[in-house]
Amino acid sequence: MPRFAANLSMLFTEVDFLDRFARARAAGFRGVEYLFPYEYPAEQLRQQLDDNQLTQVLFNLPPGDWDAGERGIACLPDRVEEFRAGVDTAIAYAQVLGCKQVNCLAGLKPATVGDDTAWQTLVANVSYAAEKLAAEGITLCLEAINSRVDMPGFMLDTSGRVLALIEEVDADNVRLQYDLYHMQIMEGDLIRSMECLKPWIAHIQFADNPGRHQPGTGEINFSNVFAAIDQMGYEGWVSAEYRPSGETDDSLGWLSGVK
Ligand SMILES: O=C(O)C(=O)[C@H](O)CO
Ligand SMILES: [Mg+2]
Repeated sequence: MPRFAANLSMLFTEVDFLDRFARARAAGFRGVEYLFPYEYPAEQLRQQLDDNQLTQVLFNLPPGDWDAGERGIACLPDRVEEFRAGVDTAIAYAQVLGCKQVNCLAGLKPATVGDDTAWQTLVANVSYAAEKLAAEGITLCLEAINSRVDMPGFMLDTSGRVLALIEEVDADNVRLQYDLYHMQIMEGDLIRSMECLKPWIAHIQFADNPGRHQPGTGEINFSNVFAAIDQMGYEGWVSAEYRPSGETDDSLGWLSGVK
């Protein structure tokens, strides 16, 4: 059975954020992730992890102005200073939280910025972050996010784009975050793709498609996918990053099904 984690930005939203840790533990999870920790003092989050014997699996580097629609700043040439400051902030949180992986959101490419400029900015920023994070023993994840439904214009929208970036940056701690939901929309052929990409995959997330709800609400055969993840010898975390179609606790049938 894969090691499942709960994404607290999407699961257990029936309760306040800080109360979601206990709900995740009660449901049987041993690991949690969420979009961003920055609204809370790191020590307060650490307390929640300790109180509930949970591992912090992942969070994202500061993404720019999320509420204004920004989805990362790593490809933006006029935001390099802010990106670098964000790496320091993320490291400070990761140290307190004992978190060994952070995800870098590549960002939406503005029409005013050329493809090559955006790509070179991304390469330089990821290289910079990788070096700083390596000194802390932290892996930098890069997620391919679908540009068809959820994030039109996102810089890294296929596993091939992420692999090209990993190859160009050429650092041992830069790896692929494989989100089954996004990959089903962009590429399909999930099991064979994961088997091929396994050497580069550091983190897996999932939701069914269409709808981004829990397993069983869409077209992905999760029994077979989870079995394949086990069979390929993947040892990282597999995070439930879906919007429950009703109450979170009622959406967790897939978890007892694989226990
Ligand atoms: O949206 C996703 O799939 C993610 O995993 C990011 O953390 C947020 O964009
Ligand atoms: Mg994801």
